[in-house]
Amino acid sequence: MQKTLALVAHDHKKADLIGWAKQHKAVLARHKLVATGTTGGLLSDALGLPVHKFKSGPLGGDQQIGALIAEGTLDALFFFWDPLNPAPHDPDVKALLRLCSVWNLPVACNEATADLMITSPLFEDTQHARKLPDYGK
Ligand SMILES: O=C(CO)COP(=O)(O)O
Repeated sequence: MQKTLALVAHDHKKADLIGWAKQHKAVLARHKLVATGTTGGLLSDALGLPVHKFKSGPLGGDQQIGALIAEGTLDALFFFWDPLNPAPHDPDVKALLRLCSVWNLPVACNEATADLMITSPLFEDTQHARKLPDYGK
């Protein structure tokens, strides 16, 4: 079953994400890819795959991806965020990561975790559905 996957990287992490995505292109190619603006442009160039581009992170792209999570239309997030440099939109970054926990969404924040997540037998197991929290609404 095709999933919708979001890929996002801060500037100092973009090269890592592109390298990682090239390594896992065969899996990524089976799914719908979305990304924040600059990351998405780099990814589609590097992979030769269609990537839906939202706004750049500082202009609201993280929030657009957060909206997908709240609406229940995102299946996983690969977010190589930068722990060493301040971002002007840090509240948006925190909000995006918070929603991953609110909605029990698989999120990989570094390459080691991204490797484990995308190679997990559960990743493309059609019998496996993540547990969706019930907030009674
Ligand atoms: O800032 C980002 C995520 O917080 C990423 O945005 P860009 O992909 O547009 O650089």
